[in-house]
Amino acid sequence: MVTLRNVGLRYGSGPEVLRGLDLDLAPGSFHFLTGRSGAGKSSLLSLLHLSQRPSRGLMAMFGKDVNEVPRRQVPAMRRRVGVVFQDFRLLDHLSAAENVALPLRLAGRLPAADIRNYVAEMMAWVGLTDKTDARPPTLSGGEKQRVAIARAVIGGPRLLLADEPTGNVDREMGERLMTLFVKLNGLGTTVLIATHDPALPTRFAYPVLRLEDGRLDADQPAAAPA
Ligand SMILES: Nc1ncnc2c1ncn2[C@@H]1O[C@H](COP(=O)(O)OP(=O)(O)OP(=O)(O)O)[C@@H](O)[C@H]1O
Repeated sequence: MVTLRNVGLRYGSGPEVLRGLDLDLAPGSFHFLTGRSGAGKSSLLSLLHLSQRPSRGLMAMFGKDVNEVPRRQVPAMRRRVGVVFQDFRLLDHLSAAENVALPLRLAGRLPAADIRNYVAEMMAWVGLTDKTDARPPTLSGGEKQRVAIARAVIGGPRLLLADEPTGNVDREMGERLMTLFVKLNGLGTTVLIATHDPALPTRFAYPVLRLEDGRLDADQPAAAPA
């Protein structure tokens, strides 16, 4: 699904923020990504979301070397990736439900009535049925986060990247959102979750990738998920 070999990333002419990363994410795998603030977690996710290209090394996704993918094909590749950004990146002029519906609208494969049903189901799952028509600026941080998560998962992405997806919600909602990721993973989606929360890898026994000063250090895979 994802292969990195000796990948480095620098912003402009700055220092390398990711250095010599080797990583394999097998199809259907589930990993946590941890590391101190500034270690490079968001930068690694931005590489995997094709928002940045490696400054060096080899990066392959979905069996293709990303350096050889023409720019015009990047949006189609990106549509297979669901992403929850740390700063949510919702569209403020659309309602919560319209934000969630976006990936299905862009894919253009489903009739409007089906999209409405899926969106309603997803809004209920993340506990936001009463916020369907609300615009993002009127939502709390945790509510925005849940809209962002619903939008990331609704299209059944092949790869889900989530940056601190439980950072703004209480423990109970955090568990519920994790259950959503686990279910999605059960349907075949490869999942990578960046988190500061030490409780998550303890509660959900998936392997942990640790970033330290731009370098990756993988724990032994856990025996079995919770
Ligand atoms: N757009 C950018 N331009 C220049 N430097 C950047 C940019 N984005 C991140 N960096 C730098 O890259 C390094 C890694 O940042 P990154 O956001 O990837 O870390 P992180 O592990 O996600 O941190 P946090 O847990 O605080 O979100 C930091 O030194 C940061 O200052």
